[in-house]
Amino acid sequence: MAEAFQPFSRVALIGIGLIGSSLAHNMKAHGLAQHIAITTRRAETLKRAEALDLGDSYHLEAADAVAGADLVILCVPVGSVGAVTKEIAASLAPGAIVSDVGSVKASVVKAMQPHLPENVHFVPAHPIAGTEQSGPDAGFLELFERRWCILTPVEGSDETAVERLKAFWTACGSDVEVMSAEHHDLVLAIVSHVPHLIAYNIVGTAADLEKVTESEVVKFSASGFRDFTRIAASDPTMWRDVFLNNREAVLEMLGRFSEDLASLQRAIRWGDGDSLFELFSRTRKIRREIIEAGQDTASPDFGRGPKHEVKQEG
Ligand SMILES: NC(=O)c1ccc[n+]([C@@H]2O[C@H](COP(=O)([O-])OP(=O)(O)OC[C@H]3O[C@@H](n4cnc5c(N)ncnc54)[C@H](O)[C@@H]3O)[C@@H](O)[C@H]2O)c1
Ligand SMILES: O=C(O)C(=O)C[C@]1(C(=O)O)C=C[C@@H](O)C=C1
Repeated sequence: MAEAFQPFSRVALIGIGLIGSSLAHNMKAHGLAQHIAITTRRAETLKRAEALDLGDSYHLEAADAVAGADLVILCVPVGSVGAVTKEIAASLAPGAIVSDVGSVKASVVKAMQPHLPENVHFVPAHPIAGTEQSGPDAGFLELFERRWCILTPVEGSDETAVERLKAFWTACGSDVEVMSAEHHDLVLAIVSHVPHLIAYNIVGTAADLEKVTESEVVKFSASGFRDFTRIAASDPTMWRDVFLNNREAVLEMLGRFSEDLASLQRAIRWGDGDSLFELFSRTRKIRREIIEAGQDTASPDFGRGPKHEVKQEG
């Protein structure tokens, strides 16, 4: 697929953490850009990106990185995209594709769109791939392989620009799907945002217990709890911004979650084993379906499941 890809002449990556550096590895390995211009706020991070040889030029001013770029990708926390877009708007080249990788989409569109000139093509994106690590050392080539990337074009988005960005993510190994920003935020609230909140909460609860000490929690942590601690080690800035920017959908899903938790509590109190057994059987089936679909990265079968069809929604 990468052979047929028409490389961008200059790609500007704004923010060079886990996602930005993974994109840089992909662009280099698959020849997706003739020139990679990297910019980030802190000189120290920029120096590290240079030491890792992630790009071709390094800029402390985002405006310098985007000048002449035909693709600009914001890889910063979602709470910063508005300010960054304002900073680069006047330097964007006419016809450039402007995209992002933020975990929330409706608020990103709302924050970025008003600052963008009419002669650029705005195509928001979100790779559903990540780890609990951050920074330029965290990125790796295989991160996006066989993982979904969701594009949420805005009304009137240029179809050629959407197709070009689709081809870019496909060349990075992703399966691409298109949907509305609002639908994206609802789906991600239940499959990603609420699970992170549950992990942060359970690890916080365990850390606050008086009768079980913190060292006991560390010493006796069973694998179930350990899995939660991996998720709860995710970047605090990124996740603060996710919850503040997907408030409505997260609160809607949390409402449902709390109701279901209350009914589990009742089942335990009244010794209703049938209800517990029925739920645990249904959830086990979902886990098996994920594995069968080849979507479990921890499984030895990851990547060997049936390939998804690229489906497009209106
Ligand atoms: N980590 C994940 O699992 C994951 C997965 C998919 C999408 N995302 C999204 O990708 C984006 C980046 O996440 P990440 O995991 O790469 O984070 P990260 O913390 O590893 O990297 C963020 C980078 O942005 C820079 N930065 C922060 N504010 C900035 C600003 N105002 N101007 C310029 N640079 C700035 C930081 O210095 C750093 O280089 C976020 O929007 C996040 O929601 C993350
Ligand atoms: O695997 C992880 O560590 C992740 O949290 C990755 C994960 C997810 O929830 O799946 C986290 C946030 C992103 O926006 C996309 C992917």
